[in-house]
Amino acid sequence: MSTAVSRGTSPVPPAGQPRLTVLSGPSGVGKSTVVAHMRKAHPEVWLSVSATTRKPRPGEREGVQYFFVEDEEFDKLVANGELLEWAEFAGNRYGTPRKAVLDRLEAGEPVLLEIDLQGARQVRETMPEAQLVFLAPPSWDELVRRLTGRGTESPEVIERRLKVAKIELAAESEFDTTLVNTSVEDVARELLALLS
Ligand SMILES: Nc1ncnc2c1ncn2[C@@H]1O[C@H](COP(=O)(O)OP(=O)(O)OP(=O)(O)O)[C@@H](O)[C@H]1O
Ligand SMILES: Nc1nc2c(ncn2[C@@H]2O[C@H](COP(=O)(O)O)[C@@H](O)[C@H]2O)c(=O)[nH]1
Repeated sequence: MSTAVSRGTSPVPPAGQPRLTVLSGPSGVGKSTVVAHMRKAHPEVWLSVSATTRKPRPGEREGVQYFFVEDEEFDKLVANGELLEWAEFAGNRYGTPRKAVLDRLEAGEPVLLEIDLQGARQVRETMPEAQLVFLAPPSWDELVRRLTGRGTESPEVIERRLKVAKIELAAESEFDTTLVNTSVEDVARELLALLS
C-alpha cells in the first residue's frame, strides 16, 4: 500500500542528470532504519556520511554512521567551505561533506542525504533541483514511543528532540513528497522508487 503524498514542487533535472534526494523527518521517525533496510537489499544506493560533534552511540563507528569530530574540527570544516550544508540540532552540530556529494553527482550517480529540516532548507536554496522527501510518523504518540524506545538518549535530550519535532512536523508541506513510516518495508520500497 502506498503511503506517499506527492507535491512535486522542485524542478526535475534534465534527463540523464542524477538527482540529489534529501530525506528528513523528526528524530525517531525511522529515517536510519528505513535507509538501512533499503541499502541492505540495494547496497549500490549511496548515502552521504555526515560530520557531527555528537558523541558516538554504542555500536556507531567512525566513517560509517558519521565522521565524529571535535568542535574545533567542525569550525574548520565550516570556515573552509567544506560543508554543503550544516546545522545545529538539539545541542550538536551536523554537516554534509561537500566534495563527496559533488564527486558522486559529477560521476552521474544519485545521492541520498539524511539530514534535518534546517539542512533540507539550505539544500533547497543552493540546489533547487534536489527532491525533498519528508518521513512522517503514523502519529505523535508513535513518534514518542519510537524515540523513547530506541533508548539512546537521556530524558532531557528526548524532550529537546521532541520540541524540535513539533517544528519539523509543521514544515511537512515544504517537501516534495511525504512518506508515512508505518511499515519499514513499504517506505523503503517507495524511497527506492523515488531515488531511481
Ligand atoms: N516502521 C516502524 N515501526 C516501528 N518501529 C520503527 C519503525 N521505523 C523505525 N522504528 C524504530 O524507531 C526507532 C527510531 O528509528 P531511527 O533511529 O531509524 O530514527 P531516525 O529518524 O533515524 O532518528 P534520528 O533522527 O534521531 O537519528 C528505532 O528503535 C527503530 O527500530
Ligand atoms: N543538517 C544536517 N542534519 C543532519 C546531518 N546528519 C544528520 N543530521 C540530522 O541530525 C538529526 C540528529 O541525528 P542523530 O544521529 O543525532 O539522531 C537527525 O534529524 C539527522 O537526520 C547533516 O549532515 N546535516
